[in-house]
Amino acid sequence: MATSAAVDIEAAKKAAAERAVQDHFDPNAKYVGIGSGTTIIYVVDAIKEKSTNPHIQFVPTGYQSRQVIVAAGLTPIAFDSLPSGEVLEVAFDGADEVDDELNCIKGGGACLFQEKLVAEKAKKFVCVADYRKDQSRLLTQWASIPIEVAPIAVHTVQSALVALGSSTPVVRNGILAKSGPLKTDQDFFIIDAPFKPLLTRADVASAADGDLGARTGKWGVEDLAERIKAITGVLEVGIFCGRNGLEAEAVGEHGGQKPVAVYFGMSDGTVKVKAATNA
Ligand SMILES: O=C[C@H](O)[C@H](O)[C@H](O)COP(=O)(O)O
Repeated sequence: MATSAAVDIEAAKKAAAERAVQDHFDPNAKYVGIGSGTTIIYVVDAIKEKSTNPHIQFVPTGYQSRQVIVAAGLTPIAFDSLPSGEVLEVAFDGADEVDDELNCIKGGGACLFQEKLVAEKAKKFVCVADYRKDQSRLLTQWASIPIEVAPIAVHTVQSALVALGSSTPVVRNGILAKSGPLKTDQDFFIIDAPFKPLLTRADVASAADGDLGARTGKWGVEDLAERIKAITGVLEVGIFCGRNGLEAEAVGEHGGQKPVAVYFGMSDGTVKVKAATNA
């Protein structure tokens, strides 16, 4: 039987999903991105509730996400079938942890690579989560950064992560009958790499000597994401940072991976919104 805390968490996810859809889903949209995880199921339910438009096509971020779209009776379209030049009106997704600058950790469910592709293709990326994910710094409650890695490179990537200061980067195992490492939708492995809590841009900017990272052994979010991505064998890193879609659009580009808003369902039934100033 589900405990009352577990029931509260599900209610929180649902409340956040309903608010996010109310605020950001346009029933006249052509293309909408749908992320992965447990919270996105409530987003799809809320979209289904609100939309009678059979022409919207939903872009999944992997196998599970596509199943959720199909089960709801909505129409999926593969990311690589999107007509050239088309962008997504909005993409919704879950998050494992979100800081005060809307940087996110994602990949707790092993789906970060396609999630990042879809987020970057959207005018607006919107995240939905429960109150446990709302922290001022990344790696406060969430223990490690998920990193998608080519199986052949797993040991060299682990060594490179240790050199960057990760204490014990581990290859994530499958939890089902088949033993051995978990495989992603790309047939890659996931390494979960713990680091000390990450510094926001504001932390880095406010360091008097400009050398906060070296003194504290802590990395800035963007610096660490860049260093990990540069390791040969890394397909993608589960830190979503940099600019958001609206900031990219303002300079005539696409490619923001940070959400414009994150909706957190709280334990008291309310919904807290952390939004970018340009949202
Ligand atoms: O790999 C999984 C994704 O990044 C999920 O969106 C993330 O882990 C949040 O999942 P949930 O909604 O189940 O907390």
